[in-house]
Amino acid sequence: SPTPDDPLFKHIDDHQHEYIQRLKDWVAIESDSSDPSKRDQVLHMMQVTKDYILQIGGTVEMAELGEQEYSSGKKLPLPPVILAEFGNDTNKPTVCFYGHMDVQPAKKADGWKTDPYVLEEKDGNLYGRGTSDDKGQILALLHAVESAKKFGLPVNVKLFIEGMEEVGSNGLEQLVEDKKDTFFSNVDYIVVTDTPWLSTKPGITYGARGNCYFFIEVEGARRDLHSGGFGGTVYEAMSDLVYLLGVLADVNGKILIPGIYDDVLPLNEQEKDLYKDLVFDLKDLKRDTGVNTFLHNTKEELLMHRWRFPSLSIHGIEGAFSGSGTKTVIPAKVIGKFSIRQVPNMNPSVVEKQVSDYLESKFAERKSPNKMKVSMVIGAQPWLANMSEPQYLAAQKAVKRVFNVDADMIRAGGTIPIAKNFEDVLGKGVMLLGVGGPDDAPHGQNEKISVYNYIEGTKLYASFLKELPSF
Ligand SMILES: NCC(=O)N[C@@H](Cc1c[nH]cn1)C(=O)O
Ligand SMILES: [Zn+2]
Ligand SMILES: [Zn+2]
Repeated sequence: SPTPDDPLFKHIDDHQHEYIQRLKDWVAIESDSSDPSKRDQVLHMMQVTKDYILQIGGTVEMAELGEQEYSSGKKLPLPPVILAEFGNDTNKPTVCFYGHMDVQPAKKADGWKTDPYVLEEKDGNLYGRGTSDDKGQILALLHAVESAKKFGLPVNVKLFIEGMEEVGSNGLEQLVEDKKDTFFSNVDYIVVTDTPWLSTKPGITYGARGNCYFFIEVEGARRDLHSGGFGGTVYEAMSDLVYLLGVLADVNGKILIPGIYDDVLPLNEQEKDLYKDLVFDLKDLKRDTGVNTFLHNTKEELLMHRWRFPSLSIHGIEGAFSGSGTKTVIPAKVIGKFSIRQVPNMNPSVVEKQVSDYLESKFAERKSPNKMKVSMVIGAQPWLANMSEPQYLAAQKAVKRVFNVDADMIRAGGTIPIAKNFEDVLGKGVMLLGVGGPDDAPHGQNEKISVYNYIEGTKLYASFLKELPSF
């Protein structure tokens, strides 16, 4: 750190073992929002977060969101959203931070080297589900607030923390609307603490892709059938589904759905310039992922296809045999899952119609008697900000102060479903200021955050709070 004598930074360094222990305790809570059997863990996680915010001197309201209804008719409680506040001095600016306490699914059997819910420290890294996305980043922020408070908070801080981000932020847009004239009325800036840097150099994020997530359900029989008894005699649901999944994109990743690229914001020279100085090495990405050949060969092309062009990914098939071994079965009903990351100026409802029309026409062409249904289960909008707003300038100054480098100005290939709603509903500037590393493997096996990012990231948030009033 270039300013080791700063008492605020010293306080953070002195407490790092406690910060790591708290991350360990929080990672142990299996707050997987996609698994109905773990919903009580998500609720528990929200309570633990609330208790810690109270402990460090915040006030907290838990906003209830009601119930989540599944297509089967089953209902589950939605986790409440944390609305917290530190200070309400009308002479100070107010910044509201947003993040989430739920995580993506993880099982040791997926190929983790260690139990995903037991934090392991190894070679300067902290491994475990949620260490980077997003428990570690939220904790870096909370520790920054707790530390900065000791030296006098120069801004009012609000927190808006949810438990359903990983499945599309159910009910959150309505809550933002409901709280527009109360909780959000004095908020000047929204900062999302959930995004990785592009390299080891800190990044400030001014855009994120949206996501439209689809299910294709194909049903052929009332029960799974013996492939000896029925193979060659029935139209197989799985064959229909594999065919439909196969006509979505070509081998080069080009999406084959008519009209899908029509609304993509054209690229101009000024935008191309933004990529020139970014530090990003394809060799590092190859080493990290084990992928030898990417779809694009230059830094600019690869990043543009991560950030500013749409992409289609196939995620899985529910109901299909996926175990090891050789089950000779014809699955009766299968659900294919894929999503399209969207970019400005694409619109989820237009994408929904394009996808449904295309799949229905392809299925009709095939003349299968099976039943096929397409549904869009998440429709999150893309978001792009004006990076000359004050919160960006304060974040740049904070990066310079903690790391003594100029921040990379970057975009995210992933999605923060609520980002565009914050901007549309509240009319406030949004920024993503994350402390995740480029190789943290969020959503994947062996997710981690480095101790360096976790602790220096805490200093980054604390410095940002200090810098914000000057802009
Ligand atoms: N850390 C952000 C993140 O991972 N967000 C999810 C949100 C999402 C989008 N569609 C379903 N969930 C992401 O996958 O980008
Ligand atoms: Zn996240
Ligand atoms: Zn995530």
